[in-house]
Amino acid sequence: MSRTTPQFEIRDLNVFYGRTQRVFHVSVDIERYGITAFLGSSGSGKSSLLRVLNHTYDLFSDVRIEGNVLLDGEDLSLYGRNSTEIMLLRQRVGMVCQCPNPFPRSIYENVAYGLRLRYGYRKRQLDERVEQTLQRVGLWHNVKERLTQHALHLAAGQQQLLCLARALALEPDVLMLDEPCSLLDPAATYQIETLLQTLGQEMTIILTTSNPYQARRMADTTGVLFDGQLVEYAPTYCLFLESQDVRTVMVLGTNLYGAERKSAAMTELFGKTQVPVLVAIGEERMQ
Ligand SMILES: Nc1ncnc2c1ncn2[C@@H]1O[C@H](COP(=O)(O)OP(=O)(O)OP(=O)(O)O)[C@@H](O)[C@H]1O
Repeated sequence: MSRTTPQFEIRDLNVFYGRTQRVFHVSVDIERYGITAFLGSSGSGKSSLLRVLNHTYDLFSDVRIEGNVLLDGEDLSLYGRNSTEIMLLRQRVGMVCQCPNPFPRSIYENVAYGLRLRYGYRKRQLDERVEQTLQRVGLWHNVKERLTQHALHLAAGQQQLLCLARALALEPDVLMLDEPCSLLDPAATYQIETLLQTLGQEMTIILTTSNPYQARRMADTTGVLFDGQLVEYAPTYCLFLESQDVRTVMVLGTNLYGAERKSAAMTELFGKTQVPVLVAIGEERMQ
């Protein structure tokens, strides 16, 4: 693998649930380091795409994948279901979900569990690594006096930081986050976004979001998903400066693009100028 090999190479990826295709012919390279965002409205295929990158689609019985995904040049389709390679893959490619989901155990145990399993650390090493990891995500100060408390007693934003710590403890090469801030308040969102910007300097971050403002704030590169198709993939500043595709204008919304341009995009896509109610509500919600 050369230093210039992309982190991920996705080639003509199709995802089917039963007989229904939901992701269509996605081909893209995801570069090493920095933040790549996949932006799209609900149901556009963001989670389906992420689940292919660390083989968590295996957990669903009716999913079928076509195409190839290479991580550091290695084809993931060669990995068998529930194989050791897949266990290792999920450590190399950590994942944080939309809904904070700490283990129903103590704050300490949420970070220590993976460390114990992966490295076989004893108590003193574990204590050190748990502290380092909680420091890294900015939680240590808040939780150091209550490490044995149940993780679900933490506030939602703190739970999400704990999930980040749990993934980071295993020293992944890639961290994927599926709409990590969509259920959080602005203060918690700010804390997580700031942390991700720091982490992006030392690892590859892949983020999904339905919020164009978040993609613009955070991402070096942004891909726009629309009905399971990757309609654009470009440096974020280019995408927001001058999009090449009317579907992107739809996803980015009137606040970023101007009502006139969006209205023209609507007409081109749907043959009418009326903005669907849900699109308008979505824009109110996005900050
Ligand atoms: N396990 C599944 N079985 C059947 N259909 C599924 C499954 N998972 C997702 N889908 C369908 O695939 C499409 C894409 O869903 P996906 O969750 O990837 O989109 P998304 O952009 O992440 O949406 P959201 O932001 O709402 O999570 C949707 O129509 C969804 O209903």
